Amino acid sequence: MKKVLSIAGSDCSGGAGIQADLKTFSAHGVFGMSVIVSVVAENTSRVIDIQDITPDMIEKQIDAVFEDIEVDAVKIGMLSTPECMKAVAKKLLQYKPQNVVIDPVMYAKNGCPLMNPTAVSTLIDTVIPLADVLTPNIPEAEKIADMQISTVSDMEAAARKIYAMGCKAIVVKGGHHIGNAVDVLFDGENFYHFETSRIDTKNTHGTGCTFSSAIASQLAKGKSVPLAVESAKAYVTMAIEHSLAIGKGCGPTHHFYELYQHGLSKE
Ligand SMILES: Nc1ncnc2c1ncn2[C@@H]1O[C@H](COP(=O)(O)OP(=O)(O)OP(=O)(O)O)[C@@H](O)[C@H]1O
Ligand SMILES: Cc1ncc(COP(=O)(O)O)c(N)n1
Repeated sequence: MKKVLSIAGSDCSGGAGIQADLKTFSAHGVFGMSVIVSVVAENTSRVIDIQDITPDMIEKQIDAVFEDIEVDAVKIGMLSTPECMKAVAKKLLQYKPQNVVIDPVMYAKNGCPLMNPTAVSTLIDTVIPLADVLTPNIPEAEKIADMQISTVSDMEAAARKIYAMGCKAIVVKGGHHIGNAVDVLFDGENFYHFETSRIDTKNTHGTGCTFSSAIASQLAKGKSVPLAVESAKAYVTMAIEHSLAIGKGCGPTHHFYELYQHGLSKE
C-alpha cells in the first residue's frame, strides 16, 4: 500500500486540514499519516484561536515518520509562521521525499487568516522551491505573484510567474472565480485547463485540502502530474456534489469509499 504524509493544521470540526487530508487518503486507498503543525479551534463559521506546535516538535514528528516508514508522497497544508515553514523546509531538505504537493493555505473560507502575512516572503524563499506541485487558490496566487487575477489568462500569467520561483508545477485553482470552476496547471512547458460547471452550494469547506490530498494520493500511486490533477479535480467535484450541510456556516466536502469505488474507479 502506498503511504502518504500530510503536514498541516488540525481542524477540530473535521472539514478541512489534517482531517480532510486523512479522509481523502482513505478514499483513495492509500495509508495516511499526519504531522500536526498547528491546532486550530475552528468550525464551519469561524476560527476561534490558533495554537502553533513548536518547531522542535514539528521536526520530531517528521523524524518519527521518516526514520521508520517509506513515504510515497507528502501533502503540505497550513504553515502559519516563518518558524513553522523553516522547520518543515529543513526536514524536507534532509529527507528529500518524492511527490511533494504544497497547498499554500493563507485564509479559512470565512476570511480568517491562517498564515501570518509576514510569512509570505519565507513561503516564497524556502517553501515554494520544494514543491513538485503547488496549489494556490486565486487570492493566494495574487499574494504570491503580486498581481491581480480577473481572467483565465491572468491565472496563466500568475502561474508562469510563480513557476519561476522554483516549483516544478503549479495549479492555480479557480474556486474563487465566477462562472465555471476552471483550474490552470502549468508544468513549465504546457498549460492544462481543468473545467467543470460551478456547483451551487455554500458547503465548500475543505475543498482546497481535499484537492491537494487527492493529487498527492494519485502521484503516490504513480500517475503523472497532469493525470493526477485531472483525477483530483474529478474527486473534489464529486466531494462537493455530495457535500454535507453540517454546521451553521460552510459545510464540508464528503469523502466516502463508495464514491471513489463507483465513481473514479471506472475512469
Ligand atoms: N462551487 C464549486 N463548484 C465546482 N468546483 C469547485 C467549487 N468551488 C471550488 N471548486 C473546485 O475545488 C477545488 C479547490 O478550489 P478552491 O479554489 O475552492 O480551493 P481553496 O480556496 O484552497 O479552498 P478553500 O476556499 O476551501 O480554502 C478546485 O478544483 C476548484 O475548481
Ligand atoms: C487547519 C486548516 N487548514 C486549512 C484550512 C483551509 O481549508 P480549505 O482551503 O480546504 O477550505 C482550514 N480551514 N483549516
